Amino acid sequence: MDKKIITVQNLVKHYGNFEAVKGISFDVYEGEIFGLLGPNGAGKSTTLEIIETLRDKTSGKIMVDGFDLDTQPNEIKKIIGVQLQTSGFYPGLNLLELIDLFSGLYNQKVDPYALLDLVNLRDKAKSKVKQLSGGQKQRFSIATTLINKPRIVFLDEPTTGLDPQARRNLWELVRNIRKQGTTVIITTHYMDEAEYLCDRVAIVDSGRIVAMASPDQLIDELVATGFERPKEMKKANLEDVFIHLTGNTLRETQIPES
Ligand SMILES: Nc1ncnc2c1ncn2[C@@H]1O[C@H](COP(=O)(O)OP(=O)(O)OP(=O)(O)O)[C@@H](O)[C@H]1O
Repeated sequence: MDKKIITVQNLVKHYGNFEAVKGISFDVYEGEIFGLLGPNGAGKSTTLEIIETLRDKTSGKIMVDGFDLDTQPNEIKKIIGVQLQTSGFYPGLNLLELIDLFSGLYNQKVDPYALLDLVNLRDKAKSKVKQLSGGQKQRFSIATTLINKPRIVFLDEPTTGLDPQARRNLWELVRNIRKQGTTVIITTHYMDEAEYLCDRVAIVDSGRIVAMASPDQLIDELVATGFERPKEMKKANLEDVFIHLTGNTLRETQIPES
């Protein structure tokens, strides 16, 4: 895991007079799950959208798999998968028809059922997006990022609003995607998620990277400063109670068409 697939050097983004991204640099290695963490407004989505070629940068240099963002954005578009908001999907089409539409747009042949199997949605093939639960919608939107067989997938807060079962199910999906050799960049506000999924994380605050390493390394560094949690942790937390009582099975009753 030592080939750099993304390099970001001195990225700056101004919105008018406001400097949202203040000269950040990082590398992402091929095959890793890389997390961008940070409070609201830190500049994570701005950074992702610039790399995804969806937003202009003010300055800085970005290379994606050997392609320069300034001169070869179309080459970059071909090798990345970007998660779209499910609200943007054509409401009249079912999942099979949407996959068909996207594969036509990308000029790719895909086996729609194999794709739906990957995200555990085969039985919803004929459903429309509005008939899916929140977790199913997220899984479907991740499936659509895979249609062009991307080398890198970008996931912006993929588990926000999901229940604990659906979050854990999505974590396994992200791990599966990586297992197939795809590099994953993810933003999240959930530290347990970052700890579970990410090989490395960059913590962004007010447009700057304030730390970057593996979650383990960052925790060890903090502990080495003498930091201790203020109170003894119990052996379980409320999420453990919740999962213990309600199990790991997905709760996904189909929402009837209105
Ligand atoms: N189009 C825009 N015009 C002006 N300011 C913007 C625009 N987009 C984002 N910003 C500002 O830039 C800063 C960074 O926003 P960004 O969405 O990148 O943060 P984020 O880290 O993704 O936050 P969140 O966790 O809330 O999604 C914020 O202060 C935001 O208000």
